[in-house]
Amino acid sequence: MSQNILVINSGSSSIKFSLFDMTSETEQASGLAERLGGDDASLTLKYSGQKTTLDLAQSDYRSTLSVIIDKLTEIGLLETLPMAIGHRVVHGGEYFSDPVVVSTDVMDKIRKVIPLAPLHNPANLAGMEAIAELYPDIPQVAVFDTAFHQTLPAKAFLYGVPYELYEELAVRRYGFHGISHQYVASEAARRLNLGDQHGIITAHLGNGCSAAAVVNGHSVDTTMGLTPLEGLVMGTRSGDVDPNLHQFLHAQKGWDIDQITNLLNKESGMLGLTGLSNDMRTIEQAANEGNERAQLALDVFCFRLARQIGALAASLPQLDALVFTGGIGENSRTVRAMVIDNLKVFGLSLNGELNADNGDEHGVISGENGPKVIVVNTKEELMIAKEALALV
Ligand SMILES: Nc1ncnc2c1ncn2[C@@H]1O[C@H](COP(=O)(O)OP(=O)(O)O)[C@@H](O)[C@H]1O
Ligand SMILES: CC(=O)OP(=O)(O)O
Ligand SMILES: [Mg+2]
Repeated sequence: MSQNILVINSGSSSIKFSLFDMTSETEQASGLAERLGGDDASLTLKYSGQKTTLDLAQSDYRSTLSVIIDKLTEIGLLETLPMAIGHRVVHGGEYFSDPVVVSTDVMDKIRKVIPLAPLHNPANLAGMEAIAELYPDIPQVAVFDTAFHQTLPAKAFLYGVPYELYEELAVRRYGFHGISHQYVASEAARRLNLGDQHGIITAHLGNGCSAAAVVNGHSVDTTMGLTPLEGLVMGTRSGDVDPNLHQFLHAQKGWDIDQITNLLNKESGMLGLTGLSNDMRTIEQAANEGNERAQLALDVFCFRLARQIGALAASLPQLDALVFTGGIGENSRTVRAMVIDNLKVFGLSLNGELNADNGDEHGVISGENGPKVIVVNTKEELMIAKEALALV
């Protein structure tokens, strides 16, 4: 039987996928369909050292998944069908603290929490439905971004609002990027020989950004909340703002809830601050060329992250290590240096040479004394494949 597992990571306007051969845990193909729903949607496919891009004439979810499957078939990778399909599901509410095999009951629960992740969960469900129709016999497994954070104590997950809102509507902090935080924390503990008793802070910095406090392998606090908007400044998301901002903008500008929600999710963060881009590479380049707004945005991004790391430290018995991961955390020496520069109070420091060395095999980048700082490449897709393998 095939030991192949297809992993699907559906975003609000993109589908990322990876096909793994789990006998050797190697990625046979991967790809990204982006700008879905628009008229310039495209699909990039990578396999055996090649990279091809094609335009997608029909860019709805189902057609895109069919194209992905056709392409994988065309290059001979689906001659034996995958033994399972793993999905990253962003919001599992309070229903899921572990991965599960997808059933109608599981899909109903994912549907129930759509109001908490209106951009992400419908896409996750559409993916499951499309696969169930195309391949009714292949088991599907859902792996939740929220699951790892289900160990948060009540003092960390409750908001200071009437308790009835938690009882009636499950208004609380959930946290996201759990697959990544869990993996990089365990990798850091292993590589640094931290033993069973340890305190780690993980910073996942991609398009969405969040940080987490992890004690002995369990998440005890994290920066994202009810939705993936809370916490750090991100590519297009504001992160924390005064909750009265809604009222203020409504009164001053006449904007309604939907407009303000859109502003905070899609037009804020680094894009809003720079007026230029949400892409950290573009922003760093502009700052290097003297663009002051780009430099200011970098200052805000790094200071706010450092400030949140300070807050997360309140949950740790001791700080053994700080982990950087995600596209920015793994690649931006500038961001890492600026963040650590704001954290001297914890005794954190960098070895400039190690920080500047952006080789593929990342590792410890800290100076001689104080807590370790380590860069770990995240492997969300492989982790999803492993969970799927374990369940089928
Ligand atoms: N060499 C680099 N220097 C700075 N930022 C980088 C570099 N490479 C990638 N990034 C940034 O990583 C971010 C994307 O992170 P990624 O983890 O791939 O995103 P996603 O959340 O979509 O998975 C972008 O802001 C991108 O600019
Ligand atoms: C939950 C979340 O923010 O996901 P992403 O980083 O993929 O947008
Ligand atoms: Mg990523």
